[in-house]
Amino acid sequence: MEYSAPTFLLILFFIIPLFIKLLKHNDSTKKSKKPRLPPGPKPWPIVGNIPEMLANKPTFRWIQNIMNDLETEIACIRLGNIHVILVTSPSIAREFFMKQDAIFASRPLNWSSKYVSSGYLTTTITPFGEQWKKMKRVMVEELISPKRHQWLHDKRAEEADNLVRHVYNQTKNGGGLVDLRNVTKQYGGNLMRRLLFNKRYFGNGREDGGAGAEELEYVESLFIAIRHIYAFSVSDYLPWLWWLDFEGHKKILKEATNTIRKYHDPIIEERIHQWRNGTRAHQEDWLDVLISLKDPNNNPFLTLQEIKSQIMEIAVGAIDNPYNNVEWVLSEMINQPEMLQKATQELDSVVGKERLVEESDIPKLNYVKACLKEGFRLHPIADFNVPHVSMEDTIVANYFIPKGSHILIRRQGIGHNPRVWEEPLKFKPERHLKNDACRVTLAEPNLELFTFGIGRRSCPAITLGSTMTIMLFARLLHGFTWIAPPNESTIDLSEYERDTTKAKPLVALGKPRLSVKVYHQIMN
Ligand code: HEM
Repeated sequence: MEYSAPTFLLILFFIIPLFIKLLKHNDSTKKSKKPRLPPGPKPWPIVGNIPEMLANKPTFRWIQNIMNDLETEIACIRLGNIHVILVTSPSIAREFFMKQDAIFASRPLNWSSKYVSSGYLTTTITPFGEQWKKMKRVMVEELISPKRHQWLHDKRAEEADNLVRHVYNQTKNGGGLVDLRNVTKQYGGNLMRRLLFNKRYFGNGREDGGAGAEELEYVESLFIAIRHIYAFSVSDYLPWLWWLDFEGHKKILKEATNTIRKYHDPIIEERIHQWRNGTRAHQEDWLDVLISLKDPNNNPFLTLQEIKSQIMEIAVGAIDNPYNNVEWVLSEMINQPEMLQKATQELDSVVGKERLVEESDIPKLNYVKACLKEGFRLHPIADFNVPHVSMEDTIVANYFIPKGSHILIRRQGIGHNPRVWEEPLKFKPERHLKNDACRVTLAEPNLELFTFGIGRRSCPAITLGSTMTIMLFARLLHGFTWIAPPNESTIDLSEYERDTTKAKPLVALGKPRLSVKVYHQIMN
Protein backbone atom coordinates (compact mmCIF):
# COMPACT_ATOMS: atom_id res chain seq x y z
CA MET A 1 0.00 0.00 0.00
CA GLU A 2 1.33 3.41 -0.87
CA TYR A 3 0.51 6.68 0.98
CA SER A 4 0.37 10.13 -0.55
CA ALA A 5 2.71 12.65 1.06
CA PRO A 6 -0.03 14.58 3.00
CA THR A 7 -1.49 11.31 4.35
CA PHE A 8 1.97 10.23 5.43
CA LEU A 9 2.54 13.56 7.24
CA LEU A 10 -0.89 13.29 8.91
CA ILE A 11 0.03 9.84 10.23
CA LEU A 12 3.46 11.04 11.35
CA PHE A 13 2.37 14.15 13.21
CA PHE A 14 -1.13 13.37 14.47
CA ILE A 15 -2.14 9.74 14.42
CA ILE A 16 1.05 8.17 15.82
CA PRO A 17 1.34 10.63 18.77
CA LEU A 18 -2.37 10.19 19.45
CA PHE A 19 -1.95 6.44 19.44
CA ILE A 20 1.03 6.66 21.82
CA LYS A 21 -0.91 8.95 24.14
CA LEU A 22 -3.82 6.55 24.17
CA LEU A 23 -1.48 3.67 24.98
CA LYS A 24 0.09 5.63 27.82
CA HIS A 25 -3.29 6.59 29.19
CA ASN A 26 -4.39 2.99 29.09
CA ASP A 27 -1.22 1.98 30.86
CA SER A 28 -1.58 4.57 33.59
CA THR A 29 -5.22 3.63 34.29
CA LYS A 30 -4.04 0.04 34.57
CA LYS A 31 -1.26 1.15 36.92
CA SER A 32 -3.58 3.21 39.08
CA LYS A 33 -5.82 0.17 39.51
CA LYS A 34 -2.88 -1.98 40.67
CA PRO A 35 -2.52 -1.65 44.45
CA ARG A 36 0.39 0.46 45.59
CA LEU A 37 3.06 -0.41 48.10
CA PRO A 38 2.30 0.72 51.67
CA PRO A 39 3.36 4.33 52.31
CA GLY A 40 6.94 5.10 53.24
CA PRO A 41 9.94 7.29 52.50
CA LYS A 42 11.01 7.57 48.86
CA PRO A 43 13.87 5.15 48.22
CA TRP A 44 17.15 6.03 46.44
CA PRO A 45 18.16 3.96 43.44
CA ILE A 46 19.95 0.70 44.36
CA VAL A 47 20.48 1.43 48.08
CA GLY A 48 16.87 2.31 48.88
CA ASN A 49 16.52 3.96 52.30
CA ILE A 50 19.82 2.64 53.65
CA PRO A 51 21.45 6.11 53.80
CA GLU A 52 18.63 7.39 56.07
CA MET A 53 18.79 4.20 58.14
CA LEU A 54 22.50 4.72 58.76
CA ALA A 55 21.99 8.38 59.60
CA ASN A 56 19.20 7.64 62.10
CA LYS A 57 20.31 5.05 64.65
CA PRO A 58 18.77 3.19 66.41
CA THR A 59 16.82 1.88 63.44
CA PHE A 60 13.68 0.96 65.37
CA ARG A 61 13.23 4.54 66.64
CA TRP A 62 13.76 5.90 63.09
CA ILE A 63 11.02 3.52 61.90
CA GLN A 64 8.71 4.51 64.77
CA ASN A 65 9.12 8.16 63.76
CA ILE A 66 8.43 7.44 60.09
CA MET A 67 5.19 5.64 60.97
CA ASN A 68 4.12 8.36 63.42
CA ASP A 69 4.82 11.10 60.86
CA LEU A 70 2.90 9.25 58.14
CA GLU A 71 0.13 8.36 60.62
CA THR A 72 0.01 4.88 59.21
CA GLU A 73 -0.40 1.40 60.68
CA ILE A 74 1.40 -0.23 57.75
CA ALA A 75 4.49 1.20 56.06
CA CYS A 76 7.17 0.15 53.60
CA ILE A 77 10.81 1.11 53.64
CA ARG A 78 13.20 -0.21 51.03
CA LEU A 79 16.58 -1.44 52.21
CA GLY A 80 18.67 -2.33 49.15
CA ASN A 81 16.17 -4.13 46.97
CA ILE A 82 14.22 -5.58 49.89
CA HIS A 83 10.84 -4.17 50.83
CA VAL A 84 10.56 -4.09 54.61
CA ILE A 85 6.91 -3.92 55.66
CA LEU A 86 6.15 -2.57 59.14
CA VAL A 87 2.84 -3.23 60.87
CA THR A 88 1.24 -1.79 64.03
CA SER A 89 -2.37 -2.83 63.49
CA PRO A 90 -3.73 -6.09 64.97
CA SER A 91 -6.23 -6.51 62.13
CA ILE A 92 -3.54 -6.11 59.46
CA ALA A 93 -1.23 -8.43 61.42
CA ARG A 94 -4.05 -11.00 61.40
CA GLU A 95 -4.32 -10.67 57.62
CA PHE A 96 -0.64 -11.56 57.39
CA PHE A 97 -0.51 -14.41 59.89
CA MET A 98 -4.03 -15.84 59.87
CA LYS A 99 -5.55 -15.27 56.45
CA GLN A 100 -2.35 -15.46 54.40
CA ASP A 101 -0.09 -17.28 56.82
CA ALA A 102 1.07 -19.82 54.21
CA ILE A 103 2.54 -17.01 52.08
CA PHE A 104 4.39 -15.40 54.99
CA ALA A 105 5.86 -18.49 56.65
CA SER A 106 9.48 -18.00 55.67
CA ARG A 107 12.42 -16.18 57.25
CA PRO A 108 15.12 -13.93 55.75
CA LEU A 109 18.30 -15.31 54.26
CA ASN A 110 21.21 -13.34 55.64
CA TRP A 111 24.68 -13.71 57.06
CA SER A 112 23.81 -13.64 60.78
CA SER A 113 20.99 -16.17 60.66
CA LYS A 114 22.97 -18.50 58.38
CA TYR A 115 26.02 -18.29 60.64
CA VAL A 116 24.20 -18.94 63.92
CA SER A 117 22.15 -21.81 62.50
CA SER A 118 25.21 -23.38 60.77
CA GLY A 119 23.59 -23.02 57.37
CA TYR A 120 19.93 -23.10 58.44
CA LEU A 121 19.81 -26.38 60.35
CA THR A 122 17.47 -25.15 63.12
CA THR A 123 13.85 -24.04 63.68
CA THR A 124 13.36 -20.35 64.43
CA ILE A 125 15.66 -18.70 61.92
CA THR A 126 15.52 -21.33 59.21
CA PRO A 127 13.52 -20.37 56.10
CA PHE A 128 10.39 -22.34 55.19
CA GLY A 129 11.23 -25.78 53.79
CA GLU A 130 11.93 -29.40 54.68
CA GLN A 131 14.66 -28.63 57.26
CA TRP A 132 12.40 -26.21 59.12
CA LYS A 133 9.56 -28.80 59.10
CA LYS A 134 11.90 -31.49 60.42
CA MET A 135 13.25 -29.35 63.27
CA LYS A 136 9.89 -27.86 64.22
CA ARG A 137 8.49 -31.38 64.49
CA VAL A 138 11.36 -32.29 66.78
CA MET A 139 10.67 -29.23 68.94
CA VAL A 140 6.91 -29.75 69.14
CA GLU A 141 6.76 -33.54 69.44
CA GLU A 142 9.95 -34.31 71.34
CA LEU A 143 11.09 -31.32 73.40
CA ILE A 144 8.02 -29.38 74.48
CA SER A 145 5.08 -31.74 74.12
CA PRO A 146 2.72 -31.84 77.14
CA LYS A 147 4.24 -35.20 78.14
CA ARG A 148 7.76 -33.83 78.01
CA HIS A 149 6.66 -30.75 79.94
CA GLN A 150 5.46 -33.04 82.71
CA TRP A 151 8.68 -35.11 82.55
CA LEU A 152 10.75 -31.94 83.09
CA HIS A 153 8.65 -30.62 85.98
CA ASP A 154 11.14 -31.45 88.74
CA LYS A 155 13.98 -29.65 86.96
CA ARG A 156 11.89 -26.49 86.66
CA ALA A 157 10.89 -26.84 90.34
CA GLU A 158 14.54 -27.19 91.34
CA GLU A 159 15.44 -23.96 89.55
CA ALA A 160 12.47 -22.16 91.11
CA ASP A 161 13.85 -23.21 94.53
CA ASN A 162 17.36 -22.11 93.55
CA LEU A 163 15.93 -18.71 92.64
CA VAL A 164 14.37 -18.26 96.08
CA ARG A 165 17.47 -19.54 97.85
CA HIS A 166 19.70 -17.10 95.98
CA VAL A 167 17.46 -14.10 96.69
CA TYR A 168 16.87 -15.17 100.30
CA ASN A 169 20.61 -15.25 100.91
CA GLN A 170 20.81 -11.64 99.75
CA THR A 171 17.87 -10.44 101.83
CA LYS A 172 17.71 -12.47 105.04
CA ASN A 173 19.69 -10.09 107.25
CA GLY A 174 16.94 -7.53 107.62
CA GLY A 175 16.61 -6.74 103.94
CA GLY A 176 19.19 -6.23 101.25
CA LEU A 177 19.54 -4.55 97.92
CA VAL A 178 19.02 -7.07 95.15
CA ASP A 179 20.04 -6.58 91.53
CA LEU A 180 16.86 -8.01 90.05
CA ARG A 181 18.08 -7.74 86.48
CA ASN A 182 20.90 -10.03 87.33
CA VAL A 183 18.66 -12.43 89.27
CA THR A 184 16.03 -12.65 86.53
CA LYS A 185 18.59 -13.07 83.73
CA GLN A 186 20.39 -15.81 85.60
CA TYR A 187 17.14 -17.65 86.33
CA GLY A 188 16.36 -17.89 82.59
CA GLY A 189 19.88 -19.10 81.85
CA ASN A 190 19.85 -21.59 84.72
CA LEU A 191 16.49 -23.04 83.79
CA MET A 192 17.34 -23.51 80.12
CA ARG A 193 20.66 -25.10 81.02
CA ARG A 194 18.95 -27.45 83.45
CA LEU A 195 16.54 -28.56 80.70
CA LEU A 196 19.25 -28.79 78.04
CA PHE A 197 22.19 -30.23 79.97
CA ASN A 198 20.82 -31.06 83.44
CA LYS A 199 23.33 -28.59 84.81
CA ARG A 200 22.84 -25.42 86.82
CA TYR A 201 25.98 -23.49 85.96
CA PHE A 202 28.93 -23.49 83.66
CA GLY A 203 31.94 -23.31 85.94
CA ASN A 204 31.35 -23.11 89.70
CA GLY A 205 28.56 -21.01 91.06
CA ARG A 206 29.06 -18.85 94.13
CA GLU A 207 28.37 -19.98 97.70
CA ASP A 208 25.26 -17.78 97.97
CA GLY A 209 23.73 -19.51 94.94
CA GLY A 210 24.77 -16.76 92.51
CA ALA A 211 26.64 -17.17 89.23
CA GLY A 212 30.42 -17.40 88.91
CA ALA A 213 32.62 -15.78 86.24
CA GLU A 214 32.15 -18.48 83.57
CA GLU A 215 28.41 -18.39 83.96
CA LEU A 216 28.28 -14.62 83.69
CA GLU A 217 30.42 -14.75 80.54
CA TYR A 218 28.14 -17.39 79.04
CA VAL A 219 24.84 -15.63 79.78
CA GLU A 220 26.20 -12.30 78.53
CA SER A 221 27.20 -14.01 75.26
CA LEU A 222 23.64 -15.32 74.82
CA PHE A 223 22.34 -11.76 75.09
CA ILE A 224 24.96 -10.39 72.70
CA ALA A 225 24.07 -13.10 70.18
CA ILE A 226 20.33 -12.43 70.31
CA ARG A 227 20.87 -8.70 69.85
CA HIS A 228 22.96 -9.23 66.71
CA ILE A 229 20.79 -11.63 64.72
CA TYR A 230 18.59 -9.62 62.32
CA ALA A 231 20.33 -6.41 63.47
CA PHE A 232 19.78 -4.29 60.32
CA SER A 233 23.34 -4.84 59.03
CA VAL A 234 23.93 -3.11 55.69
CA SER A 235 25.39 -6.25 54.08
CA ASP A 236 22.14 -8.14 54.83
CA TYR A 237 20.34 -5.87 52.35
CA LEU A 238 23.12 -5.31 49.81
CA PRO A 239 24.38 -8.86 49.27
CA TRP A 240 27.25 -7.69 47.02
CA LEU A 241 28.71 -6.15 50.20
CA TRP A 242 28.68 -9.52 52.00
CA TRP A 243 32.44 -9.20 52.70
CA LEU A 244 31.95 -5.90 54.51
CA ASP A 245 31.43 -5.75 58.27
CA PHE A 246 30.31 -2.14 58.23
CA GLU A 247 28.84 -2.04 61.75
CA GLY A 248 31.17 -4.65 63.29
CA HIS A 249 28.17 -6.97 63.83
CA LYS A 250 29.86 -10.01 62.30
CA LYS A 251 32.86 -9.78 64.59
CA ILE A 252 30.68 -9.36 67.67
CA LEU A 253 28.39 -12.25 66.72
CA LYS A 254 31.33 -14.54 65.95
CA GLU A 255 32.91 -13.84 69.33
CA ALA A 256 29.64 -14.40 71.20
CA THR A 257 28.83 -17.67 69.44
CA ASN A 258 32.41 -18.91 69.93
CA THR A 259 32.00 -18.33 73.66
CA ILE A 260 28.66 -20.16 73.71
CA ARG A 261 30.14 -23.05 71.73
CA LYS A 262 33.10 -23.20 74.09
CA TYR A 263 30.65 -24.18 76.85
CA HIS A 264 28.15 -26.25 74.85
CA ASP A 265 30.25 -28.30 72.45
CA PRO A 266 32.42 -30.35 74.84
CA ILE A 267 29.30 -31.44 76.75
CA ILE A 268 27.45 -32.38 73.55
CA GLU A 269 30.40 -34.32 72.13
CA GLU A 270 31.08 -36.15 75.40
CA ARG A 271 27.41 -37.06 75.75
CA ILE A 272 27.24 -38.50 72.23
CA HIS A 273 30.32 -40.53 73.05
CA GLN A 274 28.67 -41.85 76.23
CA TRP A 275 25.54 -42.94 74.34
CA ARG A 276 27.68 -44.65 71.69
CA ASN A 277 29.90 -46.54 74.14
CA GLY A 278 26.96 -47.54 76.33
CA THR A 279 28.00 -45.65 79.49
CA ARG A 280 24.76 -43.69 79.23
CA ALA A 281 21.41 -45.33 78.67
CA HIS A 282 18.82 -43.13 80.42
CA GLN A 283 17.47 -39.84 79.18
CA GLU A 284 17.79 -37.00 81.67
CA ASP A 285 17.44 -33.85 79.60
CA TRP A 286 16.78 -32.40 76.14
CA LEU A 287 20.30 -33.23 74.96
CA ASP A 288 19.71 -36.92 75.68
CA VAL A 289 16.39 -36.72 73.84
CA LEU A 290 17.97 -35.16 70.76
CA ILE A 291 20.80 -37.71 70.68
CA SER A 292 18.43 -40.67 71.14
CA LEU A 293 16.10 -39.81 68.24
CA LYS A 294 16.27 -42.48 65.55
CA ASP A 295 15.18 -42.63 61.91
CA PRO A 296 13.19 -45.65 60.59
CA ASN A 297 16.47 -47.51 59.97
CA ASN A 298 17.52 -47.02 63.58
CA ASN A 299 20.24 -44.53 62.64
CA PRO A 300 20.57 -41.20 64.50
CA PHE A 301 17.82 -38.88 63.29
CA LEU A 302 19.87 -35.72 63.88
CA THR A 303 23.46 -35.02 62.88
CA LEU A 304 25.99 -33.65 65.36
CA GLN A 305 25.76 -30.26 63.67
CA GLU A 306 21.95 -30.24 63.87
CA ILE A 307 22.08 -31.00 67.59
CA LYS A 308 24.67 -28.32 68.27
CA SER A 309 22.89 -25.65 66.25
CA GLN A 310 19.43 -26.44 67.64
CA ILE A 311 20.74 -26.29 71.20
CA MET A 312 22.45 -22.98 70.49
CA GLU A 313 19.20 -21.60 69.06
CA ILE A 314 17.14 -22.68 72.08
CA ALA A 315 19.67 -21.25 74.54
CA VAL A 316 19.82 -17.92 72.71
CA GLY A 317 16.11 -17.68 71.83
CA ALA A 318 14.64 -18.52 75.22
CA ILE A 319 16.74 -16.21 77.40
CA ASP A 320 15.36 -12.72 76.91
CA ASN A 321 11.57 -12.57 77.28
CA PRO A 322 11.02 -13.77 80.87
CA TYR A 323 13.72 -11.60 82.44
CA ASN A 324 12.74 -8.42 80.57
CA ASN A 325 9.08 -8.91 81.32
CA VAL A 326 9.51 -9.54 85.04
CA GLU A 327 12.02 -6.70 85.46
CA TRP A 328 9.62 -4.19 83.89
CA VAL A 329 6.51 -5.49 85.66
CA LEU A 330 8.14 -5.43 89.09
CA SER A 331 9.44 -1.91 88.41
CA GLU A 332 5.98 -0.68 87.42
CA MET A 333 4.42 -2.31 90.47
CA ILE A 334 6.95 -1.03 93.00
CA ASN A 335 5.88 2.43 91.84
CA GLN A 336 2.21 1.47 92.36
CA PRO A 337 2.27 -0.46 95.68
CA GLU A 338 -1.48 -1.06 95.63
CA MET A 339 -0.88 -3.38 92.66
CA LEU A 340 1.89 -5.21 94.49
CA GLN A 341 -0.48 -5.62 97.40
CA LYS A 342 -3.28 -6.95 95.20
CA ALA A 343 -0.97 -9.49 93.58
CA THR A 344 0.46 -10.69 96.90
CA GLN A 345 -3.05 -10.96 98.34
CA GLU A 346 -3.99 -13.21 95.44
CA LEU A 347 -0.87 -15.31 96.04
CA ASP A 348 -1.57 -15.55 99.77
CA SER A 349 -5.16 -16.57 99.23
CA VAL A 350 -4.24 -19.25 96.65
CA VAL A 351 -0.96 -20.50 98.18
CA GLY A 352 -1.05 -19.37 101.84
CA LYS A 353 2.15 -18.43 103.65
CA GLU A 354 3.29 -21.86 104.74
CA ARG A 355 4.71 -23.03 101.43
CA LEU A 356 6.19 -21.61 98.24
CA VAL A 357 4.11 -21.06 95.12
CA GLU A 358 4.11 -24.07 92.75
CA GLU A 359 3.30 -24.54 89.07
CA SER A 360 0.01 -26.21 90.04
CA ASP A 361 -1.12 -22.82 91.48
CA ILE A 362 -0.75 -21.04 88.12
CA PRO A 363 -4.33 -21.52 86.83
CA LYS A 364 -5.68 -19.62 89.87
CA LEU A 365 -3.26 -16.67 89.66
CA ASN A 366 -5.23 -14.51 87.25
CA TYR A 367 -4.22 -11.11 88.59
CA VAL A 368 -0.55 -12.14 88.64
CA LYS A 369 -0.85 -13.26 85.01
CA ALA A 370 -2.72 -10.08 84.07
CA CYS A 371 0.25 -8.07 85.40
CA LEU A 372 2.67 -10.07 83.26
CA LYS A 373 0.44 -9.78 80.21
CA GLU A 374 0.35 -6.03 80.71
CA GLY A 375 4.15 -6.10 80.81
CA PHE A 376 4.27 -7.90 77.44
CA ARG A 377 1.92 -5.25 76.01
CA LEU A 378 3.70 -2.20 77.34
CA HIS A 379 7.33 -3.35 77.37
CA PRO A 380 8.04 -6.11 74.84
CA ILE A 381 11.73 -7.04 74.80
CA ALA A 382 12.27 -5.79 71.24
CA ASP A 383 10.06 -3.69 69.05
CA PHE A 384 10.25 -6.08 66.09
CA ASN A 385 9.02 -9.63 65.99
CA VAL A 386 11.26 -12.21 64.29
CA PRO A 387 10.94 -11.25 60.60
CA HIS A 388 8.66 -13.23 58.27
CA VAL A 389 9.28 -13.34 54.51
CA SER A 390 6.65 -13.44 51.77
CA MET A 391 7.01 -16.36 49.38
CA GLU A 392 4.90 -14.79 46.61
CA ASP A 393 3.41 -11.46 45.49
CA THR A 394 0.18 -10.72 47.30
CA ILE A 395 -2.15 -8.00 48.53
CA VAL A 396 -2.70 -7.20 52.20
CA ALA A 397 -4.88 -4.37 53.53
CA ASN A 398 -5.26 -3.27 49.87
CA TYR A 399 -1.51 -2.78 49.50
CA PHE A 400 0.82 -4.66 47.19
CA ILE A 401 3.31 -6.85 49.10
CA PRO A 402 5.99 -8.13 46.72
CA LYS A 403 7.52 -11.60 46.97
CA GLY A 404 10.64 -11.49 49.17
CA SER A 405 9.33 -8.69 51.43
CA HIS A 406 10.34 -8.84 55.08
CA ILE A 407 7.35 -8.43 57.40
CA LEU A 408 8.14 -6.85 60.74
CA ILE A 409 5.37 -6.63 63.29
CA ARG A 410 6.12 -3.73 65.61
CA ARG A 411 5.24 -5.25 68.97
CA GLN A 412 5.32 -1.96 70.79
CA GLY A 413 3.37 -0.36 67.96
CA ILE A 414 0.60 -2.95 68.35
CA GLY A 415 0.67 -2.90 72.16
CA HIS A 416 0.57 0.90 72.28
CA ASN A 417 -1.96 1.33 69.48
CA PRO A 418 -4.47 3.94 70.77
CA ARG A 419 -7.21 2.55 68.50
CA VAL A 420 -7.01 -0.72 70.42
CA TRP A 421 -6.01 0.27 73.93
CA GLU A 422 -7.36 3.03 76.17
CA GLU A 423 -4.59 5.03 77.85
CA PRO A 424 -2.06 2.81 76.08
CA LEU A 425 1.00 4.09 77.93
CA LYS A 426 -0.41 3.32 81.39
CA PHE A 427 0.35 0.06 83.18
CA LYS A 428 -3.13 -1.27 83.97
CA PRO A 429 -3.33 -5.05 84.52
CA GLU A 430 -7.11 -4.83 85.07
CA ARG A 431 -7.63 -4.36 81.35
CA HIS A 432 -6.89 -8.09 80.91
CA LEU A 433 -9.47 -9.12 83.49
CA LYS A 434 -12.54 -8.51 81.38
CA ASN A 435 -14.77 -10.46 83.70
CA ASP A 436 -14.24 -12.19 87.01
CA ALA A 437 -14.69 -15.63 85.58
CA CYS A 438 -12.04 -15.28 82.90
CA ARG A 439 -8.87 -17.29 83.00
CA VAL A 440 -5.96 -15.14 81.91
CA THR A 441 -3.30 -16.56 79.59
CA LEU A 442 -0.16 -14.80 78.39
CA ALA A 443 -0.82 -15.74 74.76
CA GLU A 444 -2.88 -13.34 72.64
CA PRO A 445 -4.45 -15.11 69.66
CA ASN A 446 -6.06 -11.89 68.37
CA LEU A 447 -2.68 -10.18 68.14
CA GLU A 448 -3.89 -7.18 70.13
CA LEU A 449 -0.54 -7.56 71.76
CA PHE A 450 2.28 -9.76 70.53
CA THR A 451 3.56 -12.36 72.98
CA PHE A 452 3.95 -15.69 71.19
CA GLY A 453 2.51 -14.87 67.74
CA ILE A 454 0.08 -16.98 65.73
CA GLY A 455 0.25 -19.20 62.65
CA ARG A 456 2.87 -21.56 61.27
CA ARG A 457 5.85 -19.64 62.61
CA SER A 458 4.39 -18.88 66.03
CA CYS A 459 6.19 -19.89 69.21
CA PRO A 460 5.62 -23.58 69.95
CA ALA A 461 6.66 -23.10 73.60
CA ILE A 462 3.69 -21.15 74.97
CA THR A 463 3.32 -23.47 77.96
CA LEU A 464 7.00 -23.51 78.85
CA GLY A 465 7.54 -19.78 78.17
CA SER A 466 4.48 -18.86 80.25
CA THR A 467 5.43 -21.23 83.08
CA MET A 468 8.98 -19.84 83.26
CA THR A 469 7.79 -16.26 83.35
CA ILE A 470 4.95 -16.79 85.83
CA MET A 471 7.04 -18.85 88.24
CA LEU A 472 9.87 -16.32 88.19
CA PHE A 473 7.50 -13.47 88.98
CA ALA A 474 5.28 -15.35 91.43
CA ARG A 475 8.22 -16.66 93.47
CA LEU A 476 9.77 -13.18 93.73
CA LEU A 477 6.45 -11.62 94.71
CA HIS A 478 5.19 -14.26 97.11
CA GLY A 479 8.57 -14.86 98.76
CA PHE A 480 9.65 -11.23 99.29
CA THR A 481 8.44 -7.67 99.76
CA TRP A 482 9.96 -5.15 97.36
CA ILE A 483 10.45 -1.40 97.68
CA ALA A 484 12.63 1.17 95.94
CA PRO A 485 16.16 1.57 97.37
CA PRO A 486 16.44 4.07 100.29
CA ASN A 487 17.98 6.81 98.15
CA GLU A 488 15.30 6.63 95.40
CA SER A 489 11.68 7.64 95.92
CA THR A 490 10.49 5.66 92.88
CA ILE A 491 11.95 3.32 90.29
CA ASP A 492 13.08 5.14 87.16
CA LEU A 493 10.98 3.76 84.29
CA SER A 494 12.99 5.21 81.39
CA GLU A 495 13.55 3.04 78.37
CA TYR A 496 17.05 2.45 77.08
CA GLU A 497 17.76 4.57 74.00
CA ARG A 498 18.98 1.69 71.83
CA ASP A 499 16.25 -0.87 72.52
CA THR A 500 13.09 -1.35 74.57
CA THR A 501 14.72 -2.68 77.74
CA LYS A 502 14.78 -0.69 80.97
CA ALA A 503 17.53 1.92 80.88
CA LYS A 504 18.77 1.16 84.41
CA PRO A 505 18.82 -2.32 85.93
CA LEU A 506 16.15 -2.76 88.59
CA VAL A 507 17.76 -2.78 92.01
CA ALA A 508 15.28 -3.00 94.88
CA LEU A 509 15.20 -3.62 98.59
CA GLY A 510 13.85 -7.08 99.31
CA LYS A 511 12.70 -8.70 102.57
CA PRO A 512 11.53 -12.28 103.13
CA ARG A 513 7.77 -12.31 103.84
CA LEU A 514 7.08 -15.99 104.60
CA SER A 515 7.87 -17.88 107.78
CA VAL A 516 11.56 -18.83 108.14
CA LYS A 517 10.80 -22.53 108.00
CA VAL A 518 9.50 -22.18 104.43
CA TYR A 519 12.91 -20.92 103.28
CA HIS A 520 14.73 -23.45 105.40
CA GLN A 521 13.00 -26.29 103.56
CA ILE A 522 14.94 -25.36 100.42
CA MET A 523 18.26 -24.38 102.06
CA ASN A 524 20.03 -27.69 101.59
C1 HEM B 1 8.03 -16.00 77.54
C2 HEM B 1 8.78 -16.69 76.74
C3 HEM B 1 8.69 -16.68 75.25
C4 HEM B 1 8.10 -15.79 74.40
C5 HEM B 1 7.33 -14.52 74.76
C6 HEM B 1 8.32 -16.26 73.06
C7 HEM B 1 7.90 -15.60 71.92
C8 HEM B 1 8.17 -16.02 70.63
C9 HEM B 1 7.84 -15.27 69.44
C10 HEM B 1 7.17 -13.91 69.41
C11 HEM B 1 8.24 -16.01 68.37
C12 HEM B 1 8.14 -15.62 66.90
C13 HEM B 1 6.76 -15.83 66.34
C14 HEM B 1 6.67 -15.40 64.90
O1 HEM B 1 7.67 -15.40 64.18
O2 HEM B 1 5.57 -15.04 64.46
C15 HEM B 1 8.81 -17.24 68.88
C16 HEM B 1 9.28 -18.23 68.08
C17 HEM B 1 9.81 -19.40 68.58
N1 HEM B 1 9.98 -19.73 69.90
FE1 HEM B 1 9.43 -18.64 71.50
N2 HEM B 1 9.00 -17.44 73.10
C18 HEM B 1 9.26 -17.74 74.42
C19 HEM B 1 9.93 -18.85 74.91
C20 HEM B 1 10.39 -19.87 74.14
C21 HEM B 1 11.06 -21.04 74.65
C22 HEM B 1 11.33 -21.32 76.11
C23 HEM B 1 11.34 -21.83 73.56
C24 HEM B 1 11.99 -23.18 73.48
C25 HEM B 1 12.41 -23.89 74.42
C26 HEM B 1 10.86 -21.15 72.38
C27 HEM B 1 10.95 -21.65 71.11
C28 HEM B 1 10.57 -20.97 69.96
C29 HEM B 1 10.76 -21.47 68.61
C30 HEM B 1 11.36 -22.81 68.22
C31 HEM B 1 10.27 -20.49 67.74
C32 HEM B 1 10.27 -20.50 66.22
C33 HEM B 1 9.05 -21.11 65.58
C34 HEM B 1 9.18 -21.12 64.06
O3 HEM B 1 9.89 -20.30 63.48
O4 HEM B 1 8.56 -21.98 63.46
N3 HEM B 1 10.29 -19.97 72.77
N4 HEM B 1 8.77 -17.21 70.26
